[in-house]
Amino acid sequence: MTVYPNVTKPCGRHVPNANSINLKSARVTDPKPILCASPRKKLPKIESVKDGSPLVREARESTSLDSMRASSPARVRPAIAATRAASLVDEQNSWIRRHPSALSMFEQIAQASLGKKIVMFLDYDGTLSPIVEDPDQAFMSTEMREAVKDTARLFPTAIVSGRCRDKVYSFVDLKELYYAGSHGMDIKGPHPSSCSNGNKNGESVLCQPASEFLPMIDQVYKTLVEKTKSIPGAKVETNKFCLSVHYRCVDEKSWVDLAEQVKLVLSCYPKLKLTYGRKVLEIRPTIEWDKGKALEFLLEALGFANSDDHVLPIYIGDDRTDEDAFKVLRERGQGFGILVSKDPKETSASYSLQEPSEVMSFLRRLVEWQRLSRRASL
Ligand SMILES: O=P(O)(O)OC[C@H]1O[C@H](O[C@H]2O[C@H](CO)[C@@H](O)[C@H](O)[C@H]2O)[C@H](O)[C@@H](O)[C@@H]1O
Repeated sequence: MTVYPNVTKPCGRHVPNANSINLKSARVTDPKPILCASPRKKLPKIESVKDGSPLVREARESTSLDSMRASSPARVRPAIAATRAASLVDEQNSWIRRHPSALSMFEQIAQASLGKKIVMFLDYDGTLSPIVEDPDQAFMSTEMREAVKDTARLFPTAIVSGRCRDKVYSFVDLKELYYAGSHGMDIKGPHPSSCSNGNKNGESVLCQPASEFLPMIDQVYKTLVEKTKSIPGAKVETNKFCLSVHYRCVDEKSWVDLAEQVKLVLSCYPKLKLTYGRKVLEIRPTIEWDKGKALEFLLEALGFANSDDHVLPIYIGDDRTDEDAFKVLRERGQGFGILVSKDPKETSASYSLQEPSEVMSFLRRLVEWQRLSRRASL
């Protein structure tokens, strides 16, 4: 019985058993869309949707808009700006007390890692690279690459991204890392010969729990490109096992129309779901797999299956999709989640960093601290 496609032995350790990490729900038997409407047929205009009465449409629009706006701070009108400013400062202070800066708490984090193996998980966009208008131009700096490279020399390090694995690899360009693309649905380890942190003798890791969705994702990609081409600024990006529909460059007046087009296409694919990221609508298979599951898979692949193992996972990310990983760390009572954000946000992370430049400072400090403590113990 094939339970789990493409899982091979992990680097230097035991084989992670797909069943033991609850992959049963990741099995998909029917990758085809159900026949509610042929995705190739011309879809009805939004006005002709069955429940398109003004009230229903208004409720639907506000839901889409609220979710779409939630990825950017709301505008404040001048008349209420002063009162709002005061309460925003209060809110900010109270949030930072609950999620202190990982830089100001560095000593505590370093102390907690004593006698443990740090495993580093890094999101890409908004964490290692600044958010920019064109997703194809989201490059990380040479200094950041150096900081990540130094980190990976000392600790097993994984990039966990919503992007296609090949794409994020082309941006990061470090062969010694683990890469989990498509929100963790496409995991590959470094070739054993390039592991500089103790994983030299095994085989490489590979995990693709959504491979049966590929034909469906491809079909939906083509349909969405067609359906959104009349909305200026909209951009559909394929991330192999999932899709992104970007609206960062779309006039706000057209956001609802764009969301409706996407939802209409998805109504024919109940095995796909829609989630919201930073000015992006994300389309993903409904399997129970996310960045949190990817983190658990990688910990197991590295030989740290149990929460009482001597491991300290640190996960740094800026997006809602990173919350799944923060939650896993909280539930395991292990390691720390660090949210990259300037604004207070609902989060399961323990600490915060304001922006990618602070992520770089944190990584550098960790590397420096580890080198000093290794030298001191010689
Ligand atoms: O998990 P991540 O590595 O954070 O990837 C999430 C999405 O990141 C990219 O989009 C985001 O960054 C773009 C470039 O800065 C920006 O233009 C866009 O508005 C952001 O949502 C990527 O393009 C998406 O495919 C990823 O899903």
